[in-house]
Amino acid sequence: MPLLVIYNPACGDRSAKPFFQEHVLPLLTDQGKKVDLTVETTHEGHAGQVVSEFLRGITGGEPLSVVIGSGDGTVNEVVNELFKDRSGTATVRRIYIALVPCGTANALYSSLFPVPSGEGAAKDIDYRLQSVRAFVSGEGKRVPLSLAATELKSPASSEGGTDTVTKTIVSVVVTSTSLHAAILHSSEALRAEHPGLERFKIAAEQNSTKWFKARARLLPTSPSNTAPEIYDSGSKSFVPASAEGGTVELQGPFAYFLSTINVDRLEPTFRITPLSHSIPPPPNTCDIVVIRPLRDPTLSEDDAAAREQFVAKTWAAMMAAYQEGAHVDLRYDEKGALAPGSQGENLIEYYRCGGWEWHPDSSDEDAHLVCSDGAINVIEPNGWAECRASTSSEDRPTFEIYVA
Ligand SMILES: Nc1ncnc2c1ncn2[C@@H]1O[C@H](COP(=O)(O)OP(=O)(O)OP(=O)(O)O)[C@@H](O)[C@H]1O
Repeated sequence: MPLLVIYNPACGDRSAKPFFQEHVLPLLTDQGKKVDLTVETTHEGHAGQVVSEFLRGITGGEPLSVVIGSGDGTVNEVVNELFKDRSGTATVRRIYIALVPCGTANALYSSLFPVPSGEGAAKDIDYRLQSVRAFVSGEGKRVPLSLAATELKSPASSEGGTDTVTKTIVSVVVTSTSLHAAILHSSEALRAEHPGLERFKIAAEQNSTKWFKARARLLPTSPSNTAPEIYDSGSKSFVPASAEGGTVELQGPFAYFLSTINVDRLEPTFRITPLSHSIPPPPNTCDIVVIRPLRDPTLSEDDAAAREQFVAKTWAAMMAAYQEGAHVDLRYDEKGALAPGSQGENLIEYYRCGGWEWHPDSSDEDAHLVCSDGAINVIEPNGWAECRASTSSEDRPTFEIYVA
C-alpha cells in the first residue's frame, strides 16, 4: 500500500517537525513501513496539492495511506482538494489517514481519542501516537469520515431562473454561521500575536453582543427522507421536530448556529455537540446547536439592551459546553433564569438532520459569514448557503481514519 507522510510545521505550537523527526518517522521505520514520500508543507493548500499529485502517479487501485501531522485545517485542505480535483482519485478511491495531532484545537483527533485528564495530557507522546500505532499494527480499526458539502449560492439573474452555485466547500468537523463564524473571522487577525487557544476567547469577547438576522431551514436526511429530529431533555432522546413537508423553518435572530459531523467537540474539552457521542447519529446526518435569543421568556424584541442582557446566557451555554456538554440540558425558569432543575424551554435547540439552508437578511453583513473547519467564506448579497451531510459516496473518494 503506498504511504505518504505530510506534516505542517506552522500549525499549533509548531511542534510537528520535531515530533515527526523524533517519534513518528522512527516509529514507521521500526515497524517496517516504507514511506514513499515525506513532505513538510510550505504554504496554505500545499497538503492537498501533495496528495493529489501523488495520486496521479499511482497506477494500481490500492488505497493510499497518509500519515498527517496537523490540526483540522490541513486535513480539511486534503479532503477539499480531492473533492475538487478527481484526476488522481479516478483509480485510487480510498484514502486511509493516520492522524497526529499537531494543531491548535485538534477537534477530530480529540473526538476520536478523548484527552485523559491531567496537566499536559494532550502533549503526551503516547497519546499523540495512537492513530499511527493503529496503522502500523496492521490490526487497527478505521472509522469513515463523513463530509458536509456546503454550496454558496447567488440569486438567479432573472425571475423564474435558478440560483447558481458560486462555490462548494467541504467540512470534516464544523460548518457554522453566527457567533462561531464571527469568532473565527476575528480570531484569524489575532493568530500571529496569540497562536494558542486564547485568541478564540479574545475574539469571542469582540463579538459577544451580536445577533444575526437570518432564517434557516433544516432538511430531511437523504436518502431515507427522515424529517429533522430535536433533542428532548425530558426523555433525553431525539424526537421528531415539528416539520412541514419534511423540513423545519427557524426564524432568527440567531446568536448561535453550528453544525458538526465526525466530532462531539471543537477543542479537547469543548463538547459542543456531545450527543453525537452519547446517542450515535445515523448515516448522512449532522448535529446542529442553535441559540435563538427571543426564545428567552424575558425578551420580546431585538434591541441594544436585549442584546446586552443576553450575553450572559450565551456564555452560560458556552461554559456549560466545557462541563461535559451540560449546555444541552440548560432550561429557562419562568423568570428567564437558567437555574438548575428549571422546567421551561431549553436554551439550546439541538437538532439532528440531513443538512440545512441559511438565508441571511441582506441588511446584516455579519450574518453572511460561513465557517468551514475554521476557514471563513462570505455569502454574496442576496445569496444563501446549503449544507448537506453525507457518510459515503458512490462517485467521490472516501476517507477513513485509523483509530485504536
Ligand atoms: N509552512 C506553512 N506556513 C504557514 N502556514 C502553513 C504552512 N503549511 C500549511 N499551512 C497552513 O496552516 C494552516 C493551519 O493549519 P491547521 O489547521 O492544520 O492547524 P491549526 O489551525 O493550528 O489547528 P486546528 O485546525 O486544529 O485548530 C492551514 O490553513 C495550512 O494551510
